[in-house]
Amino acid sequence: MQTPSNAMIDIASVSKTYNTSQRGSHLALDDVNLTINEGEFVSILGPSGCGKSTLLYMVGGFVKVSAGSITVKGAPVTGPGPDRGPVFQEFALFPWKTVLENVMYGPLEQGMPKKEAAAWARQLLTMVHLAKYESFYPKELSGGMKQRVALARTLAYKPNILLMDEPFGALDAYTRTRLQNELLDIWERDRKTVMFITHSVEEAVFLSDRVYVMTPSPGHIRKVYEIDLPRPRVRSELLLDRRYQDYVVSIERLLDEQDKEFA
Ligand SMILES: Nc1ncnc2c1ncn2[C@@H]1O[C@H](COP(=O)(O)OP(=O)(O)OP(=O)(O)O)[C@@H](O)[C@H]1O
Repeated sequence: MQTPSNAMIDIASVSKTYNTSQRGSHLALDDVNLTINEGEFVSILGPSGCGKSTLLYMVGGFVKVSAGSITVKGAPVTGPGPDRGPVFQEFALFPWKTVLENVMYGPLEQGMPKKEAAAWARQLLTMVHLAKYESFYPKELSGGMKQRVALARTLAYKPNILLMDEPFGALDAYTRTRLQNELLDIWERDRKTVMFITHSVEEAVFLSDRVYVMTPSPGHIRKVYEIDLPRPRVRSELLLDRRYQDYVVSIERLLDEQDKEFA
């Protein structure tokens, strides 16, 4: 099958088998097909252990596929690359570096002169509302602030694609919704392609152009929802929007049905 020309990420008939000493050969993903076009925001929902992270890590080039293929802009993924920026739940900031130094790290590694890297990092810190905290160390920040730094640090590499694995999963509900709004603001500005893993149906519908729902292990795509809601999205308006409510309810129902089928 020909890859559509605007496909940024194309996952074709991908399966993953892990070989472990504990349980031998384990099929984690079974024949997954998924396409994300350039500039799209796509979320993956599914029960714990269905292989969401595995899928994201394979797109990131951190884990190898067992069968099928993954291409990014038509080229097979052979390993990690600066075009795909990961943002995970674990912040993984350098504890010995300040906020500014953490964000400058990538551009410096890529050879950007120090002055320019500092200016770029400051621009990103302003974007994530942390300009005042540039000389703080990670341990002096709240969880939400750390996640903002992690996002700025990834954006500093100027990736075309953001690979986000439950980036807001560990945050309190208030901070989580604030960060969702900020992420959408950033996304509206330069429309990076986003692959976003979450356990939250509301979060997936609020953020995405399309939501893929996976079956329990071995993970397979159960259903795809095209989220036809206006952008820019304003939470207080969407909460009253019948279409938003319908998406959330029908995905919740599907997940409930699946729970019963696979119980
Ligand atoms: N490195 C590994 N070695 C062996 N098995 C693994 C490895 N990583 C993941 N698995 C297994 O693959 C399956 C899918 O794991 P994965 O973390 O991708 O699921 P997930 O949907 O992201 O789960 P969660 O929502 O709980 O984070 C699980 O059964 C897990 O035990």
